[in-house]
Amino acid sequence: MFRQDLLAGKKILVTGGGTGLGKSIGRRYLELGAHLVICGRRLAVLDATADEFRAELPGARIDTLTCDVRDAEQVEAMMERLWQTGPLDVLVNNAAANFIARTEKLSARAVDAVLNIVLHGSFYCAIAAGRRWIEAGRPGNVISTVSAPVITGQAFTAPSAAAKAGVLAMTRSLAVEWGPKGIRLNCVAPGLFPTPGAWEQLFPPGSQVEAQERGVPLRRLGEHRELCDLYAYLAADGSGYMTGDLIVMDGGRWMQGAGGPTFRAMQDWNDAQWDAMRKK
Ligand SMILES: CCCCCCCCC/C=C/C(=O)SCCNC(=O)CCNC(=O)[C@H](O)C(C)(C)COP(=O)(O)OP(=O)(O)OC[C@H]1O[C@@H](n2cnc3c(N)ncnc32)[C@H](O)[C@@H]1OP(=O)(O)O
Ligand SMILES: NC(=O)C1=CN([C@@H]2O[C@H](COP(=O)(O)OP(=O)(O)OC[C@H]3O[C@@H](n4cnc5c(N)ncnc54)[C@H](OP(=O)(O)O)[C@@H]3O)[C@@H](O)[C@H]2O)C=CC1
Repeated sequence: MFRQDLLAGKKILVTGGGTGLGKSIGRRYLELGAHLVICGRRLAVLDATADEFRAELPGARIDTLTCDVRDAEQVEAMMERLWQTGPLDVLVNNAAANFIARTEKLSARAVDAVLNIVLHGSFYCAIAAGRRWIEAGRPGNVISTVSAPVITGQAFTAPSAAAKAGVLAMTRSLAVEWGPKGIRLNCVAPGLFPTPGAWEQLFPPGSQVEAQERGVPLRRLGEHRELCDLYAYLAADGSGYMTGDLIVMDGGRWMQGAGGPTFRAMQDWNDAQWDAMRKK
């Protein structure tokens, strides 16, 4: 889909890049020639991912840094170390946490666990990178992973929905504030892209009323490579006029509720059912 050197010369940090979608995105960035930096709380996970990438892609340039994004001092220290080997070009705010629970049962610590990682962590990373870009007079690019509940809200995952909505508001605020300085920011809302992390946290046995594909108008789950190419486009200079946007890639899932259950059943009607309806 892209030239093999699309991201050559770009240094890109993917937070939470040791697992799941962050890992897939990082691999795509390496394939396209980027210098990749991944961070997370578990060094062993990061190093195992880096070793896997080096074996798959000889010559790949990848660094690992431990950082708990909830801690602004750790974020500062990470950015300082990262900048020592050259400035960052793209920040991907991908690290997140989520679990399903009845909201009235949540403790304050449970609310904070999600808000601190998703909202505060994304803020700390954006500010630490943005300040350095502004001081150096360099352009910058922030891509933040949110989710469709930023539009709709989502029952039983209220802290995640609220935190991601906050990340979208941060993105749009800073797109205006930092636009004149050449810094752009966008959000991506993926739909159902299976990862062990998300599926363990969100879809325990017995939680689904139907096959997950049936809730998606395109009738299938997303493939990581489809999402990764969107992140490649957003990281590339060719998307340089895009800022403050929210791009949903979910096979139409978030709009499924429109029209309610009646219209939803009609998606699977055959000709005979449509004909019978006209004859009534
Ligand atoms: C797919 C897309 C479709 C599309 C639409 C769906 C959109 C989904 C979008 C988002 C998807 C994702 O983010 S998927 C990413 C999933 N990956 C992750 O979550 C990985 C990171 N997660 C974690 O590290 C942990 O799960 C998490 C608990 C959040 C943080 O760990 P910590 O060690 O910091 O915290 P702990 O000390 O264990 O717990 C902190 C408090 O939270 C409480 N707590 C922990 N789990 C709890 C639970 N299940 N129910 C209630 N409360 C809970 C504890 O009891 C503590 O409160 P006290 O008892 O009071 O002390
Ligand atoms: N999979 C899907 O279908 C969807 C995913 N998303 C979003 O995609 C992103 C990736 O999710 P996914 O890959 O599925 O799940 P994962 O659980 O695999 O990814 C979460 C990553 O975040 C890291 N992380 C968590 N807390 C912290 C922290 N405090 N500091 C630094 N890193 C942290 C984890 O590493 P470690 O534990 O080592 O710190 C892990 O690598 C998230 O933003 C999620 O909300 C959105 C919609 C759908």
